[in-house]
Amino acid sequence: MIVHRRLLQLADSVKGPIAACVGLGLAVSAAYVAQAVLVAAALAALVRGDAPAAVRLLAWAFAVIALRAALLWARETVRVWAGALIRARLRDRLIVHLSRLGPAHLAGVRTGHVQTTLVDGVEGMDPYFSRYLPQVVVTFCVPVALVGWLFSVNAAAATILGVAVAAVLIIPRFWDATLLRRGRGRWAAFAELAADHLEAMQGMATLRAFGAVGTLGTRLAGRAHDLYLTTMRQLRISLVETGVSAFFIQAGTAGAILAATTAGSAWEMFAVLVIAVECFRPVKNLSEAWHAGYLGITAVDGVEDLLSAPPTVEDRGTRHDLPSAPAIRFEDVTFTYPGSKSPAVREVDFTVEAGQTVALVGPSGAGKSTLAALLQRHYDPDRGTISVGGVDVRDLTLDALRGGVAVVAQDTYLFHGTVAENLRLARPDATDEELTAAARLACAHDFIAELPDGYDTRLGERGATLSGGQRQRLAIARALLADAPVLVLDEATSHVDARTEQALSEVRRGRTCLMIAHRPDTIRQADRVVALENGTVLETVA
Ligand SMILES: Nc1ncnc2c1ncn2[C@@H]1O[C@H](COP(=O)(O)OP(=O)(O)OP(=O)(O)O)[C@@H](O)[C@H]1O
Repeated sequence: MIVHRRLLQLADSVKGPIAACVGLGLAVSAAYVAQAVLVAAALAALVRGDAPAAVRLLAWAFAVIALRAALLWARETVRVWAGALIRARLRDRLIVHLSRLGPAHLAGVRTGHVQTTLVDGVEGMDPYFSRYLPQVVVTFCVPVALVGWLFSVNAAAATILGVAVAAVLIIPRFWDATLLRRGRGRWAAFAELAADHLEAMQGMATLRAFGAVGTLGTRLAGRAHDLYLTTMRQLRISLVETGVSAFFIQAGTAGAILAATTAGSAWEMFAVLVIAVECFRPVKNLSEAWHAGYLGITAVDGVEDLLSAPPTVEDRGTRHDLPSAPAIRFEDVTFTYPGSKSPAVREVDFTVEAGQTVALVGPSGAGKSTLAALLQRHYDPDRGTISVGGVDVRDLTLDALRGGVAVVAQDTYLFHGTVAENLRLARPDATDEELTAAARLACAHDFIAELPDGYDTRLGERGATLSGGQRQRLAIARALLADAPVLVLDEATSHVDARTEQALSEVRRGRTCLMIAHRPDTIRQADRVVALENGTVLETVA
């Protein structure tokens, strides 16, 4: 029985559904006990020779059975409802936090780990909260109440049952720490296996190109074996725990029945018999709920890691006002990536005048992307300031800043969905006419119109069914729809054709643009060129 501190904190946001599950769990247990006591009383009446009383009592027992069926149905319905609510709330919380952490967090962790936490971890927590935790409460309340009541019927049987119940509830606690540790080991092995599988799928083309599919297969087999070993280690402890519980349940029941043989009346004996059975029913149910809720307990580390990771930047700004085509100023900016020894950019100082385009050029690793990331506040500089329209970016709310900066990245991310859905990411309320107008300006309308279902054509994951140039023109249309005053443009080195070139100059019009440029043609279109080397500005050319 593990009641984890962090899981209890998480339960705080779903108190209502959990309380409903506890209430119905107690009601179901009460119905079992009532039925057992009625049957015991009916049997005692039969022994006394009071048949009418026995019939009456059995009729009540049948009514309780019907009531219990209704309660069980209600409990299952509430469990499913509570489970869905718990999963939705937990995922919302994790996704909101993940979006606060931003790409900086994902750069330092394996995507597969995060995905496993979000999918399997949250799935596993549903039974922990909707089944296991309510059953823990029932398991503590019902046997204690029954033993307490049994003292008024037969003190010797009550004492024996009390000792057995205490043993079943307390002794397995000595293994909890080991069980939790092994559970964490199992979760780590599970998350590694899931992350490797995700990477294998994402990198299948590369693996095949280098003939490395077999090597990866061996690695995955090793991971699967690790998972098997950690599962068996955890299972061994669980089995010992189950064995100890079973021993005390049998011993307690047998002892109570032996004590009942000295009972003075038939009622006393039947009462001891049924209470001995009902005392341990919640314990057995807890053992079943444990297996359902175990994944949630083991996943808590992944959830904890995610929720306790501090956002790379604080959202403390209060300003929302971003003027149209604002000037962008980098003043003495120095920044070192977390964990790096030397700065990625050092004392960088330059201005992109209002409505102008500055091309950032320089060799690979010079710091171009880092400056673009700093402008969007994926990180904050260690020294110096970056301002947009005269406002320090730290004084703007993150929503205002990110809503004011549109990005056309070199590797545009398109989601599995229709062309229209992908475009509307930038502006969900855009009309069809606005969509078409943006696509026309971005020189994307013609190829979209030729797709089998036009704007309703489903794109493969990451836009796999489109060419690089087409993907980038869709990204440009998306930026046009976003209508942000600032544009960050990561010029593609490989897929620039004449049409994309035209679209790029269109999207820059009336906006202030920071462009990571590689090709001489694009560099010539910029108003100024800032040449970087080793993180510092080498020269600025007008
Ligand atoms: N997430 C990161 N963590 C640690 N160091 C990083 C990270 N991203 C980039 N760097 C380092 O910062 C330096 C600047 O990298 P940056 O990506 O800004 O260069 P770049 O000029 O955009 O290069 P490219 O043209 O190849 O994209 C490099 O030395 C790089 O290794």
